[in-house]
Amino acid sequence: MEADAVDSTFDRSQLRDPSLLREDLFIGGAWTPGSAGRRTDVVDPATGAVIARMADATDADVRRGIEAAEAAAPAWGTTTAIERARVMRRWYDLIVANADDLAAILTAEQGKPLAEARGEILYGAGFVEWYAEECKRTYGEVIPTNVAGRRLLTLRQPVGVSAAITPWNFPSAMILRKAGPALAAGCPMIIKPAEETPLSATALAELGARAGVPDGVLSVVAGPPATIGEILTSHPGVRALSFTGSTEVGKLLMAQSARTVKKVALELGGNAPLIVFDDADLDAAVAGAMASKFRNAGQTCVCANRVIVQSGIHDAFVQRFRTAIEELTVGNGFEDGSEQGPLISEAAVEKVQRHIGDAVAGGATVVSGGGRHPLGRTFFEPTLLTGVRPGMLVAREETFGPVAAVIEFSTEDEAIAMANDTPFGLASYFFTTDLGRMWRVGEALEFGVVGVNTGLISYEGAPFGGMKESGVGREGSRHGIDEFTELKYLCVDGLGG
Ligand SMILES: NC(=O)C1=CN([C@@H]2O[C@H](COP(=O)(O)OP(=O)(O)OC[C@H]3O[C@@H](n4cnc5c(N)ncnc54)[C@H](OP(=O)(O)O)[C@@H]3O)[C@@H](O)[C@H]2O)C=CC1
Ligand SMILES: O=C(O)CCCC(=O)O
Repeated sequence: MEADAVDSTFDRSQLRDPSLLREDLFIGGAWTPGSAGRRTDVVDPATGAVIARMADATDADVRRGIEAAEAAAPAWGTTTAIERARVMRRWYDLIVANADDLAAILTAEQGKPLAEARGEILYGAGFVEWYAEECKRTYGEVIPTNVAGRRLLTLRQPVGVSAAITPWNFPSAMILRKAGPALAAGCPMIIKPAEETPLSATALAELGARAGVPDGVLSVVAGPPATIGEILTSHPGVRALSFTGSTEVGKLLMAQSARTVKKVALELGGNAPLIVFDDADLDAAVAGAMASKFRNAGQTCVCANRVIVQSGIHDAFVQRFRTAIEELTVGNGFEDGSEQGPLISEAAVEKVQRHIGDAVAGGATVVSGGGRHPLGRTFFEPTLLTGVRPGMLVAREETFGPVAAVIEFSTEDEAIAMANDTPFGLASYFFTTDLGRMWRVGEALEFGVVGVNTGLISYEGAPFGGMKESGVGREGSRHGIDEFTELKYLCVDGLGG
């Protein structure tokens, strides 16, 4: 099905508060065009229209951001948790109050349907709310002593200045998932958003300032990624780096951060298996596969990349999955009823085409879709492939697009081996109604996140992160704040007794 048109353009005057759309850098609490005056176009991927011209940071601008953060760190790190929680709560309230505008900005620069964008805003805001509460609970401990007259204590203190480098696929939530725990822990943060989607970042910074986040505690520097990454990773004043993006860039940043031994948290690529066993509830399996695979047009690191289906249920599952896929409405994210927007770029479309081409050359069948959508540009048809085999590109690499690749299997052991046969280990899913199988498979999967009978696993109160080459560290939950705290041991002697 098709939504009406691709030409419904974004117009900033439609925003209830147009002053949320900021095209400058935010450094040390001030908006600045950047010291070289250079700008990069921000383009609506649905129409190709230039919606803003974002300032580019120079080396000097990035260094100023770090210096402002260093200056702000002592005061922010020693405010009481209650004071930080109040500021964060105000930020959360402002994000929620402005959710419609933030969603419109997000759809304009990223393409996802407006309802999905609004969902992302609220999901991201959840991290701010959750960590506003959690900062009151960053407890230390008293350890039973080993020596009379000595007491052993631990404190959890802010790690210091932190940096975030974030991707275009969740331009708002990936920032808030990092800034929430960082600010809660007492750490200033310098954010480098993706080139395609800087406007969500600056809108959030504007709301942070209105909420009373002190100058220098939250800065946004957009611009040349390698240069900014090099400064953020080499500067000794930056003590923690949190990155979400490709495994390739994550490895580079990890190596660069080794020079100053920073704390690093990396959320990298995935190659999620979604296993449907013969005993699965078919409705739940199809709904879960749809939700996991086609969220954000397949452009998430937790999207099912391999749909691994047992022989006994294979044909029934494929038939129902196909029907659901063919009912998806592709269209401009601003059109009512649009369920799948454009892909982020021409390069993304080419990668999807390469994966489909390789699968078909190897014997896979295109059951549905398979090509560019009649809407043109970077719109792509929701696609279903069957007869996929594990060696094919579509099963080995993250496709990051709306392509469901179905692989058939026979036994539970075979499914587990197939699922784990990847250097990645972020999200995985399986569908079964057998309780014993739920435990066996849940424990055997080498993935940081396992969804059982569901395709949607994200929640700010749960730990999100990967094993193997999918990353290090966890975001969300009480564990997420550990990436921004140091555990200090105090050994106090001479107490007598
Ligand atoms: N885990 C996840 O959520 C994501 C995974 N991916 C995977 O990665 C593939 C490529 O996507 P892509 O957007 O290119 O991902 P990247 O890893 O290139 O981009 C993520 C972020 O890293 C920045 N970056 C790029 N190069 C450097 C560098 N040398 N030093 C510091 N920062 C850098 C980008 O900046 P800039 O935008 O300015 O280039 C962006 O802010 C996707 O197809 C997908 O498979 C992509 C996005 C998210
Ligand atoms: O693709 C990502 O990196 C983020 C996944 C979104 C989520 O948190 O569910």
